[in-house]
Amino acid sequence: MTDSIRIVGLNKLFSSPDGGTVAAVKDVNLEIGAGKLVTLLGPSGCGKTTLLRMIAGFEEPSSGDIFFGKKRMNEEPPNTRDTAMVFQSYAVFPHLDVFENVAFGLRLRKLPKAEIEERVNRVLEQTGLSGYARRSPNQLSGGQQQRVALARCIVMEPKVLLFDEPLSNLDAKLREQMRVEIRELQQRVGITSIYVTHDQVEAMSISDEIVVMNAGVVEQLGTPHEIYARPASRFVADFIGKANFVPVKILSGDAVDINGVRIGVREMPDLEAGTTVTAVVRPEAIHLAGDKGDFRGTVRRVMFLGNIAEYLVEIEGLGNWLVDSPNPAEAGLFATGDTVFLTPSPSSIHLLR
Ligand SMILES: Nc1ncnc2c1ncn2[C@@H]1O[C@H](COP(=O)(O)OP(=O)(O)OP(=O)(O)O)[C@@H](O)[C@H]1O
Repeated sequence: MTDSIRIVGLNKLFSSPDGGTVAAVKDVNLEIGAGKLVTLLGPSGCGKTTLLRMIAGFEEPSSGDIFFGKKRMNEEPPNTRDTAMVFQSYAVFPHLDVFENVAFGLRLRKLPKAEIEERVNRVLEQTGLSGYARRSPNQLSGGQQQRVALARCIVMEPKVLLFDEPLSNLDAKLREQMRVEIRELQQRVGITSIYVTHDQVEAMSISDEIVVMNAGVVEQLGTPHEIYARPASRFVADFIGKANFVPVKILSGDAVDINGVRIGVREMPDLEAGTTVTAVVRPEAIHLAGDKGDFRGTVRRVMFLGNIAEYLVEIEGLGNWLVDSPNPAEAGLFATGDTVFLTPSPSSIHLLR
């Protein structure tokens, strides 16, 4: 049976070479439901690996508690926590074939031969490796080797699966394919999983929930949609996707003033009229036209990316805005120097407190 995970007031201090201390993880509180896949996402050094290693038992917390289900795990050594970790290096045994790689942990546990055979074959089937059972790892592609590493974890039927940037050694196309596979497999086997990455698209595509971390602190926990549409901070808005940050004045009646133009907003936080706050306006939520719109600007840069055109538009009094226009092959492109008109969609303006 898989377990839920609860993390309460978790801290990790390391001593630094200059004699001081580094707070790698600061007062982290998290609840991860049984069977969910939650991603720890953040820039290099934000503490995600340290948090994962504390959950696995490789690192001891300075303070705080880790529970699997109702059981406190702090004093539990890694080998009895019933977790399995998929690393970025494939960690397969080169001298054993695929079947024996997957069977390895079960043989150590001295399970009956017939049970080993049955479990290994089932997992090879689940990971699409049935046809490769007798191949040696050096006859496999990087993606297939990573599948062997994953199969070796799943066959042990751990309570918790941990992924430490498992796809970072693969090329872009294969990474995309593997993240779909990992997600489908995780949902099929239903093991509570924690996945570490610094790749926001990867996090968005595989997670039930994302934990955005910055300098040891959890900035926001939410579904991919919540984090994108309602970022809790400027850091989150900037880290997940692209964003324009626009100073706005709150008006009465669910509207804001942007540079003298009244724009309706979908969600108005509890703020007094007259207050100035920062709004997040996503580039794809701005309509660009040649004749009319809310703001007049001048195209300063054009990038044709196939599915979208990405523009940098200078608006008088508001600075440069990023604007993504869909289907440019059909719609045609504006050129550098063109005068354009921008209309942000009211439903996509998110106000930061
Ligand atoms: N053993 C250690 N001793 C001292 N400082 C450490 C140790 N391990 C990590 N740190 C520091 O703790 C902070 C968090 O590191 P951590 O490896 O958890 O970050 P990360 O988000 O996983 O980064 P990356 O994506 O680069 O792996 C960093 O400032 C790092 O330098």
